[in-house]
Amino acid sequence: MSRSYDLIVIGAGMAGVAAANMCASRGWSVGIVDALPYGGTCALRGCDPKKILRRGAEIIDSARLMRGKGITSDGLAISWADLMKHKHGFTDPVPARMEDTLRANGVDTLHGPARFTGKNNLEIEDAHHTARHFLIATGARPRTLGFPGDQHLVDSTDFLQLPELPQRILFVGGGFVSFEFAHIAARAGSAPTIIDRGPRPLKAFDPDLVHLLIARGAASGIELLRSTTITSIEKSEAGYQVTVDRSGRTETMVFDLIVHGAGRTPELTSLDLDSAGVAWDEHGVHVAPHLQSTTNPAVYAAGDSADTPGMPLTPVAVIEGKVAASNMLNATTKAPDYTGVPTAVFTIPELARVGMLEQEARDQGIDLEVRHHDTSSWYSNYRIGETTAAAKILIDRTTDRIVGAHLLGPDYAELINVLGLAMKLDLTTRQLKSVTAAYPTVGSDLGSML
Ligand SMILES: Cc1cc2nc3c(=O)[nH]c(=O)nc-3n(C[C@H](O)[C@H](O)[C@H](O)COP(=O)(O)OP(=O)(O)OC[C@H]3O[C@@H](n4cnc5c(N)ncnc54)[C@H](O)[C@@H]3O)c2cc1C
Ligand SMILES: NC(=O)c1ccc[n+]([C@@H]2O[C@H](COP(=O)([O-])OP(=O)(O)OC[C@H]3O[C@@H](n4cnc5c(N)ncnc54)[C@H](O)[C@@H]3O)[C@@H](O)[C@H]2O)c1
Repeated sequence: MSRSYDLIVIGAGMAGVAAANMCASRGWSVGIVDALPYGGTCALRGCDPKKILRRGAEIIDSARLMRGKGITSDGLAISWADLMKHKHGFTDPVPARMEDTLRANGVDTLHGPARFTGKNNLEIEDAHHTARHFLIATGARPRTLGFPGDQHLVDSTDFLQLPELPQRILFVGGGFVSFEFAHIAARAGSAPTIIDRGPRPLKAFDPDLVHLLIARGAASGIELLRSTTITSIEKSEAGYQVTVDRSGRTETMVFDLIVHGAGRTPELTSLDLDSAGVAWDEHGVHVAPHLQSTTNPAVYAAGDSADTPGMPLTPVAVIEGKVAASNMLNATTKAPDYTGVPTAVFTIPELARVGMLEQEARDQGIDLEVRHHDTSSWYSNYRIGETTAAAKILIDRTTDRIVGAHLLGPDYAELINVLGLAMKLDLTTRQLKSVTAAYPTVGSDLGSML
């Protein structure tokens, strides 16, 4: 059946669903389509299932930290199959629940791969729809690495579905995916290795804190090889034989599983964007700051598939989905405000950031005061036996405002939200320090960090 809509959203992930619900609530006729079950990457193949698996790893690690301090952790282990069942208990109901909510809000839920056939025309399987507006919210996929044997790589989606965890695991790429998964795998009894092509992994994070995290990971059994690029994989009797270029030398190693953690690229190739006159490249759909296509005014883009200053993260996808919807509804040109959007790598302990890196702040000529503390001996960390924790808060001396904050420690991904809030509301550090936290909580460490 073919229909004419005010808006068709392509992609039922965080960005798409936020926009579809908002436009339907204002009386627009809205269709949303996905080629996969509804929910997108975050709920089904990313943030949420990943952090459920991490819970098992947290418990193992917490018990180990308390060895000799009243806890006997011998024999404590993760049952991977049971942990997976726990994960499915959350992920399995998501698609039906999400579709039910959309339909209850008046949104038509469509299925199948979507493809443009004109500036206002979209084909979904055999149905041809037209719309006044489109939102491209198709997310991202692992980028093609293109070396001999790359078909043997599994991606993050495969990893989160593994029926069992093998012993020798190689993670290709020293970014979010590899670090988070390696920290889970190490506590589940595997021996993970991460390779990164550059000298510095986790480049989006504070180098001093990354250095501490790498040492903590090494103590938990995670090997990191820097300046190492994978060049081929061959299947052999002993496992997958991996050849790497390590600072100019060729080396081979054998693994049971090789996981792609070497970056993601917008999912746009199957959309036939040229038929709609939509400009795009490997960074995403080309959009103006208010998220409208630079070449087809009927089209907007949001989330991982849009080329915007926002990082490819869930909160950014939600902000952009809502801003795109608001601009379509009201014919406005408001740009998203990314101020104070934090990010965290859910390693153990977790590494978090909001605002600028120290080097970025120095490059901008900000009169910077760096409040840098080793917090490993502070009460909150002593209590749980954590040995690695630090905070680095960057303050503009002339305004007393936080321009960046970097934290490594247990529960610090919660604490970074408070620093993000302070940045968003333009609070001075003096105002932030005037807030009283319940004691003893991790939040009550914030005053001393400042
Ligand atoms: C392993 C992993 C862990 C992550 N963890 C975190 C985290 O802890 N915190 C965080 O903030 N971010 C995390 N992210 C990033 C986060 O998941 C993404 O930034 C976010 O989900 C992007 O949302 P989106 O709406 O732009 O796209 P998506 O959620 O990816 O949704 C896009 C949808 O479009 C559909 N689609 C694509 N092409 C078509 C087509 N042609 N026709 C129809 N449908 C189509 C897809 O099937 C998909 O459902 C993680 C990512 C991964 C991979
Ligand atoms: N906690 C979170 O918020 C979270 C978790 C997972 C993923 N994500 C999102 O997903 C995106 C993709 O994550 P990712 O970890 O795949 O990518 P990433 O961009 O975080 O890291 C990729 C790393 O791989 C390295 N690399 C690239 N090609 C390589 C090669 N051939 N050999 C060796 N190293 C190579 C890069 O130098 C880089 O350090 C992230 O940018 C992030 O936005 C977020």
